Amino acid sequence: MNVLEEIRNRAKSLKKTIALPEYDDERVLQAAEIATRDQVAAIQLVGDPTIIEQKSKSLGISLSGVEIIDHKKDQQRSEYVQSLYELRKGKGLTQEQAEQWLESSMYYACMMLYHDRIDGIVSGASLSSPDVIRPALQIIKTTPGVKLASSCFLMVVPDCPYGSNGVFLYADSGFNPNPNSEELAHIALTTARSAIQLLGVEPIVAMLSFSTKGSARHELVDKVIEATAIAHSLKPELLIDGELQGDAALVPSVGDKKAPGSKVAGKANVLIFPDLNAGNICYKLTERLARATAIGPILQGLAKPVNDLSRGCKAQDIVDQIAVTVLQTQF
Ligand SMILES: CC(C)(COP(=O)(O)OP(=O)(O)OC[C@H]1O[C@@H](n2cnc3c(N)ncnc32)[C@H](O)[C@@H]1OP(=O)(O)O)[C@@H](O)C(=O)NCCC(=O)NCCS
Ligand SMILES: CC(=O)OP(=O)(O)O
Repeated sequence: MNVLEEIRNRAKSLKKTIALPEYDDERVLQAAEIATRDQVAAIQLVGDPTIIEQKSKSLGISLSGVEIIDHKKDQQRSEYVQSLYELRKGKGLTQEQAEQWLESSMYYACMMLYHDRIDGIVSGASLSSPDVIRPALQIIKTTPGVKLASSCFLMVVPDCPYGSNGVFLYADSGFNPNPNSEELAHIALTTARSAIQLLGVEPIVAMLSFSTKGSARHELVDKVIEATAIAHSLKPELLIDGELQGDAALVPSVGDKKAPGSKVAGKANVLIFPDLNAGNICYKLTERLARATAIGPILQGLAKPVNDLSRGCKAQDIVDQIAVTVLQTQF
């Protein structure tokens, strides 16, 4: 059984309800059908029932068993407007603006989650990442005590001897554009925890750079060295090393040569990128050139699970992200 089958099976046993607010996207409707048929989660589509019915009919998609919440006519709408206003009035939100925000099915789904009517949200097949992440931060917020939310991708690379039999977490490939060294350390520690929770593996964390162990000197490299030191001081028992180049992190013979004695070089299964340019480009190139399955962005550090997608995703990627979201309800 591969890692994604295992994740779907674990999700099935938890019987959670996940909302999909992108009701007019064909892949989302297909994912709703598959997730319901395979009992990965109970699915609620949030949006216009007429459009959902027309679109699913014309595409031959059965939505039997899928609940549809018409966010413009929902009974809880006025309660949610008031509640959103209360939540954000300190930030200058007016009652009229709260009404307007809840015209959006994404914002509406966030209020449903805030009020525990659902267990999680998956969105981002047609919305851009900022338009998924911002409502989640504004309404769901971070877990108490967590200052920085971040994201990782679950990468499953076929016929790959590296990582955990071709399985990796990449971070941050979807959220924080330019973390400083403390933020990068935090992203590394959070992603290591996600590796334990999602994959049940011991995280072996490589802090990636264009330099390995002083082969180049530059302030960009210094940031990675500092982040590694901070993460190590916060969690000395974690297998983490840097700065490492991609080949030194993955390939044992190169790791031995460039970083002799490292417990991480040649074995890494968690890859931490120095910024979002590197993280986002690398996940997309791995997905397309190595024909990897990329599930994410999986958001880390939110008080309740909301997960993003790439606009280039397939219906099965959405189903797998639904399964990940179900598992996060337990973390
Ligand atoms: C996520 C993102 C939209 C946040 O942007 P932002 O401009 O900081 O948004 P805002 O200033 O409106 O912040 C919204 C709220 O989130 C909070 N916030 C922003 N980033 C945060 C983070 N990393 N962790 C925790 N909270 C965060 C802000 O403090 C703010 O809270 P408040 O409104 O309650 O005070 C921004 O980081 C972004 O665009 N990232 C790139 C995403 C992307 O394009 N990825 C590539 C494709 S996957
Ligand atoms: C995660 C990501 O890169 O999203 P998109 O492809 O939608 O920009």
